[in-house]
Amino acid sequence: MTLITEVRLRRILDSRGNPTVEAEVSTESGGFGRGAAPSGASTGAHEAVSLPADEAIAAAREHAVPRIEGQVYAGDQRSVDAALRAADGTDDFGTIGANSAVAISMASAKAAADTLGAPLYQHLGGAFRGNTFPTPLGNVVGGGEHAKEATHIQEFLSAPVGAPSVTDAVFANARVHGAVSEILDDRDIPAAKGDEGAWAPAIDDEEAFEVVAEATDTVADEVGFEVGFGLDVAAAELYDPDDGVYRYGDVERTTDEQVEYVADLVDEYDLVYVEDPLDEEDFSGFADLTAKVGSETLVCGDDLFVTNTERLARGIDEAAANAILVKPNQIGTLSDAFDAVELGVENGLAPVISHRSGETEDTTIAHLAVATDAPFVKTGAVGGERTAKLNELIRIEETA
Ligand SMILES: O=C(O)[C@@H](CO)OP(=O)(O)O
Ligand SMILES: [Mg+2]
Repeated sequence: MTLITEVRLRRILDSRGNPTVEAEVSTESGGFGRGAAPSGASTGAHEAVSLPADEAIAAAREHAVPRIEGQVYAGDQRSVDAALRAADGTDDFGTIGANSAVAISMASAKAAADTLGAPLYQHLGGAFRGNTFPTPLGNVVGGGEHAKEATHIQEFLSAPVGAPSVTDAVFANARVHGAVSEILDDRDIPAAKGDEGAWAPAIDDEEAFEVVAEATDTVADEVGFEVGFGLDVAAAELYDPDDGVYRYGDVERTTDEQVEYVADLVDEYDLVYVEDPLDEEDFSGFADLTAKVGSETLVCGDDLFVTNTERLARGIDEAAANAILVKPNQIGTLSDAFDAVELGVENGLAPVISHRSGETEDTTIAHLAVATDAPFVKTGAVGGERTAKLNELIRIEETA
């Protein structure tokens, strides 16, 4: 193993044009790794804290860097991440910021892989990983917090579950994105793109279902394998806790009606995946829906679990979901993200590795998905910060 000799931090741009934290880690034996923090727009209330980039950098330089440089071995990821936690001293990275923490954590892992001369997925997952690949969930239509005046449901996700390879799946999702554009064009519906590159037309959710179902059917016929779709409802953004209702514009749904509504959508459209169908505090609403449709589809907790093993343990006790979204920046380190994957898998939950709406060219999550044998990865369909990860999956598949 090789000692970390230097940690450098700087502000770079994310895909929304906001400043974010980039870390570079060098090791004694000449290894080098670079990592950058993404950022959410529809963040969960229980996520680790992201500080403004300059504050996060200043705090990490003061508290964390001296505990790592010359002190910790790059290949010993648990020690790197423990040093970050000890330097921070809070449960939610309130001192150095989860953005500084995750950037350093990812950069250290890459420096270790570089030192070993191994691909990151192999360093993280072991010598025998690289034989199974995740199905990419590609955001093709969206609204919510990612685009104003568009759909209430945040993400309509193309899911090429029948693809023979990750490469075929990546191209199928891009093709669905293109087919959506053609269908919108035929209907004379103009559409800009939201934060993740999905089309953000000013249509109601019902019409979006029609458009996405038509696009996935068309592409399935073209490519000759099954292309389904799923959703990220991001229901916490629709829920009004004072009135106890979900608001879709003028339409209001009680919790029971929301459960029925989503269960009906699963049946009608054969949805393969439903993320955050209920509010982030509603473990029992999640459990009701999972009891109804959990044998047909994945019910995934994002804002519900925030990649946090304590919240996941509660979800497991209450049978709240059968999948967990894993976003390293929600919890702050790769070790914590791995713990969430492992606890989920031990208890029969499918891990889904995910990007954020604000992203960079960092490709760590592509490697994390292969390293953890995750059945799905959610990282968009088009756009440079999204294709950075998708193209990395193509490269990994070719060389693994
Ligand atoms: O809700 C989500 O799953 C994510 C990513 O798609 O969005 P954000 O990063 O804005 O939380
Ligand atoms: Mg989500």
